[in-house]
Amino acid sequence: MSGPRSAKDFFRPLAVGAPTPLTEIPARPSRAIHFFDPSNPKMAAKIPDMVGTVDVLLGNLEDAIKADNKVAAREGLVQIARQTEGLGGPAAKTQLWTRINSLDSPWVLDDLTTLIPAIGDRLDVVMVPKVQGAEDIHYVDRLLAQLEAKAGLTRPILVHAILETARGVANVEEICGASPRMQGVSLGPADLAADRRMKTTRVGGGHPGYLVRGDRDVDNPDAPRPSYQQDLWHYTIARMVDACAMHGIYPYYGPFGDIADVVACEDQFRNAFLLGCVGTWSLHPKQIAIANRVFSPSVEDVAHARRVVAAMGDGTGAVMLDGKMEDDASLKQCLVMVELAEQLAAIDPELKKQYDAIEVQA
Ligand SMILES: CC(C)(COP(=O)(O)OP(=O)(O)OC[C@H]1O[C@@H](n2cnc3c(N)ncnc32)[C@H](O)[C@@H]1OP(=O)(O)O)[C@@H](O)C(=O)NCCC(=O)NCCSC(=O)C[C@H](O)C(=O)O
Ligand SMILES: [Mg+2]
Repeated sequence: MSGPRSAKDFFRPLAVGAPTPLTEIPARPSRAIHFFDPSNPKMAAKIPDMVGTVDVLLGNLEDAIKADNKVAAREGLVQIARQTEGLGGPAAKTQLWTRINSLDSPWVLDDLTTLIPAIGDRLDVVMVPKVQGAEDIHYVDRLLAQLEAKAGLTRPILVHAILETARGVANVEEICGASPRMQGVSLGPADLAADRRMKTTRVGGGHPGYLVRGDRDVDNPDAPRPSYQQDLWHYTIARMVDACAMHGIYPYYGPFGDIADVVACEDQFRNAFLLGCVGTWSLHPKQIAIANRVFSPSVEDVAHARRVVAAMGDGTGAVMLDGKMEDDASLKQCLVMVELAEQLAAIDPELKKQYDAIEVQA
């Protein structure tokens, strides 16, 4: 395929017999996309008990899987998907995703031609690493359609792109709009830093050297000066959020590699949540609880949002609440919060209890 499809063809299947593409991406909770290595017996053994405790389990086939284990990881994922109750498919509480190898690797073709016939009915989303432009999504889109048709699948598998090259970031808008399969985009800060030749050596998170310093005191040049660490990822995440919102798909933060630093991990996740991301990656079981907490609106925020909704009546005009002006625009923000709370309450009984206990004050 060359260039974008015309509007009338956009929602047509790309192979005879492939499922019809979705016109809207379902809003399924995906606060934590938990990565595991399906070739690692210890990790694989933990998967059945994780179902229901995490929104997405992702069988990783790409980076972090040793070259010698690529086939075992692929085969392990097939076994796990077939044997694990409640994992993957439209009605499952825990979605099943995979991250395939990069499109220029010797493994990716076998990844897709093995997984789609074997577990295509359980696989919700295929995450594609190192996406450079719409042409990468077009390739995966057509191949998935052919494989879905051959396997007799009735539901299209969705596609998620990782932004981890400068070219990918430059093309993020066209990537998000390249196919009706596009479910969302994540930041890949480690590969992106390398591709941009940033002078960092970390997997996500901040850097103490990236800072702004308070002004010097001309009368007291030796006085200590405060400094404020800045967010290395703000620009990229903000671009990604806008591109996703424009195309009706979902933005995610990515990995936070300092597993022991749960405080900075929570801060990084919260920045992404506040900017508009719906979730993040979890690399270690202890990051799941952090992601679930951060990407669920707090009881206080939901209480305030419901109060504004109630006070705004038909949704027009302006009212004062606690000395602050609320109007049509703040109402829309509050509705985002209320809708998210409802989606999460539907799958998380503990949150439902907390949200149901809120009494709307006048
Ligand atoms: C980071 C790890 C290598 C740490 O593993 P380990 O040293 O084994 O940690 P623990 O001893 O604390 O583990 C305790 C038990 O929990 C199990 N475990 C650990 N991690 C997981 C997991 N992700 N899922 C399920 N179970 C897990 C251990 O096996 C221990 O079990 P037991 O001994 O029976 O008690 C490891 O967590 C890990 O490999 N995580 C995943 C790493 C990964 O997927 N990396 C790739 C994504 S990030 C990336 O690719 C960068 C990105 O693309 C970019 O460019 O930015
Ligand atoms: Mg990467």
